[in-house]
This record gives sequence, structure tokens and C-alpha cells, in this order.
Amino acid sequence: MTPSKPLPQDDERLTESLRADALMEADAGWALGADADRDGEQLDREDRASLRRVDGLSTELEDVTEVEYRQLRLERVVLVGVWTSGTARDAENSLAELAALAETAGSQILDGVIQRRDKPDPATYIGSGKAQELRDIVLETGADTVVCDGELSPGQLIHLEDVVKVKVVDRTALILDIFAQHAKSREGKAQVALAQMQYMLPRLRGWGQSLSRQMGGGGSGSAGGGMATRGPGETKIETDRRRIREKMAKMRREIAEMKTGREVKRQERRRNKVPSVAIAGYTNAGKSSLLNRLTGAGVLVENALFATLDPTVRRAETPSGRVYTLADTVGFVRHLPHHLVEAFRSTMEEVGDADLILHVVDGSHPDPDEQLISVREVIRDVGATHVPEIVVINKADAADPEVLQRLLRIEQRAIAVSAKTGEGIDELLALIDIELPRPQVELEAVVPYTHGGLVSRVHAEGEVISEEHTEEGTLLKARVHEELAAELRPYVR
Ligand SMILES: Nc1nc2c(ncn2[C@@H]2O[C@H](COP(=O)(O)OP(=O)(O)OP(=O)(O)O)[C@@H](O)[C@H]2O)c(=O)[nH]1
Ligand SMILES: [Mg+2]
Repeated sequence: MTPSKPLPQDDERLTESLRADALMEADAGWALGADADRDGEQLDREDRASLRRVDGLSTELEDVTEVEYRQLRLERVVLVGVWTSGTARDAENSLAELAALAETAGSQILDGVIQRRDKPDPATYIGSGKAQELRDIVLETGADTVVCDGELSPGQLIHLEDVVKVKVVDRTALILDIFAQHAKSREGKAQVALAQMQYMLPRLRGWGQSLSRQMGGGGSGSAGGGMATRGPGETKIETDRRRIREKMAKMRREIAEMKTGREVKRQERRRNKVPSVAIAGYTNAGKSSLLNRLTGAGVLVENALFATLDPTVRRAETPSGRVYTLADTVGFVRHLPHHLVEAFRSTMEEVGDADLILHVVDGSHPDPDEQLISVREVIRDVGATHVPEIVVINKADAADPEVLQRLLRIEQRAIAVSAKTGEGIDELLALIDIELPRPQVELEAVVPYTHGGLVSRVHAEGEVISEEHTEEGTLLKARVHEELAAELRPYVR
């Protein structure tokens, strides 16, 4: 057993952190030789542990709130999962996903452990005995952070931190951090910042300390300084809470305004009767790749989770020439922090408004069924179950053919494609054409050549059955929406 040295007391901390800079150099040198003397003497090991710990202390542990609030700057992490139900494989998949999330956030994974329990320990999440073992792993690997695969209560975070003596973060904080790194639009950033504040609020008590520094920055990039000073009799924590609440209220108002702008655009699209298709699916399933493949649009594709955090809407055309909009959406993930489900409702709402959902699933993933289930849960949450769905099993080039066959059998309307190679894309385009709502009015009209614009609109917004150039004008047989039908009325035969 590795002897675990007690965490330095607060008064020691100052001295330690003063020493930290000087030790950094020595530490770097040590790291290179770390593996070589892994089996060295006990004392040596203890030394290593204390060096590592100081390293972590320099900013991380003391300023845990600040770090958490912006960017976690996770570097060397150990993952911990509590396996309460399902098979061992489920638990492993969940931890593998946590690893992908942590990597996306920019960290190096040193180790991962799963603890079998009926339910998470209310005090330390994994139980105090296991927490001690975890402390040993932290020491052995030189990790500076432990990432737990779940949402921990503020108390659990603190207790576990006390035992493992490095920063402990949970899945929620991790996802929030990734979202903060990836959000691009003003609205996206504001939503993430709001979700982060919501997450922070109940966790202030435990982490106590000063919040004033972090209030200056944050995901929103809001103005710092000039914060109200503490009123008489108000404790630091109360002031901090009040500030956060005020800021949250302001942010909610701003988000509401931004939402109105987006709503207007959506209304416009609806008035123009342009059918809309929403691409939804688990994160990293290949939604953006599919959008690019279907429209030739240059949307960011990345082998990282949550590459897309802002809705992208593109114009597309069916093989028969019908125009529709295609919207890329935020990827879903299991245990999406509920603050975020709320915050990202806007993108999801787009899904509920769509005429058709392309539900993209990664056919090469170890458990695509689970992905389908969790995405459908979200679809249900945002009240979009009435929208017809095509299950697009992507990455057919990399998937196990048997898995593809099985999914195609169980899903009613499903198609296997590869956004990478283009396999199945033509069939998908044809399927979209079939599934998109058809314009209601069928008519035959002779449009004078002076009204060429109207003919183009019939092509774009309706469905041309036949077209002929006659002496009086263009003879069109077409299906169009009511508004266009009204405009064509003078020329109807
Ligand atoms: N082999 C293979 N890889 C693919 C295919 N489609 C996408 N990928 C890869 O999968 C990764 C994720 O693709 P994205 O299009 O960014 O996925 P996304 O669903 O938009 O992901 P988020 O926006 O992060 O939720 C990238 O590395 C792609 O190159 C495919 O058909 N085959
Ligand atoms: Mg994407």
C-alpha cells in the first residue's frame, strides 16, 4: 500500500504554493524518469507524491471554483464510474464515453476504474474504502484530477476531494466545460454561461472562498469589475450568490431577446412553406458530415464530442428539385446535464418544428441501440415525437455489417449510409423526397413568359409534374402550396 500523506493544512498551503514554482522544474525532470524508478524505494515514492501534489496545488485545488467555472484545464485525469445497473459492458461503454468527453476537453487519461455498487455512496460517491484506493491510484499515476461518471452532489464532491486530495469534477462539469469551449454564437455562449452559473450556485457553499475573481470573466465574457460591494451583515457567500443570481436574470433576458430574433427567421421560413429537415443524433454520430454531404456546406466536422453547438441551417434540394432546409443540431449525450437540456431547448425546439427528423446514429459505435434510445428520450422531452423520423445509420464504411443488418431490421424507416464515402446518400436523398410533406394543391397553369419568376418559384417551392413551352407561355402541371396556388390562379386553365 502506498502511504497517503495528509493534505497540507491551510497555513502550509501558502508556503507550499510559494515553493511550487521552484519545484516545477524539478518536477518536470522527475517526470521523465518516472517510469524508470517506478519500483524504487518507498521514500522515493513518497517524494514523488508530494511533488505531484504541490504541482496540483499551485492553482488548481485552491481555485477550484474559478477553474470549474471557465475552463477545467484538466491535464492528467483518472476516471471513476459507479456501476449500479446494466451489464459490465454498459458500464465500460459509459466510462469509454467519459474518456472521450475528457479527451475532448483536452485531458490525458491515465487510468479508469469502475466500482460496483447498488447505488452511489451518499458521502463519497464510491465509498470511503474505495476512495482511499482511488487516492493510491492518483498517487501512482500522478493524476491531478479525478473525473466521476455522474452528477455528484456538492457534498460528495467535497468529501471525495478531501480523500483523494486532488480536484474532483463530475460528468456535468465536464460537459459544461466542453460546451463552453465550443459554443460560437452569442446565444450559444450565453446559454452555456447560464447553465454553468446554475450548476455553480448550489456548489458555492462547499467551495466557499472568493468568487469575485471569477465573476469578472466566465463563459459570457461579460464586463468585469465594478461589482456591488458587500452590504452590511452579508457574508461573502451570500454576496456571491446574489451576484450570480443577478447575472443569471440578466442573461435570461438577453437570451429571450436573441430567441425572438431567431423565432422571426423561423416564422419566415414557415410562411414560405419551405419544408424543414432537422438532423439530430448522438454526439459524434456524423451529423455535420452528413449535412456537408447532403448540401456541400462547409460545416465544422471534428472527431470530438460536441463539435457543433450552434444550429446551422442550410438550403438543400431533393432529386426532384424541391427546396427544403436542413438544420444541423447539437449532439445529444447520455446524462446530458439537465441545466443544458434546458439551455439548449432552443436548438431542440427546431427539431420539434421540423417536418422530418434525420436521426443519425453511428453504426460503428459499440452500442448504437443505446444511442438511439437516449436521443429519442430527448426528442420526447422537447415534444417532437409527432415528427416523422428516418433513422440514418451512418459510418456504414466502418460498421460491422451484421450490426447494420440488425438495425435495419428493427428500425422501421432506416437507411445505412456513409457520409465519408457517399455510400447510400442518393437513396437517402430519394427517401427524404418521399417523406417530406407534399404541397397540397395540384394545378395546371400557363404562365406568361413575362412571369418567369413565378415559374422559378413553382420549381423551388412546389413540385413540377410536367413542364412545356407553349406559345402563350410555360405550361406547368404542378403541386404547390396554397399561397403559391393563389398567385397562379389567374393563369390556371
Ligand atoms: N468512418 C466514418 N467516419 C465518419 C463518417 N461520418 C463522420 N465520420 C467521422 O465522425 C466524426 C464526427 O463527425 P461529425 O460530423 O463532426 O459528427 P457530429 O455528429 O456533427 O458531432 P457533434 O457535432 O460533435 O455532435 C468525424 O471524425 C468524422 O470524420 C462516416 O460515414 N464514416
Ligand atoms: Mg456536428
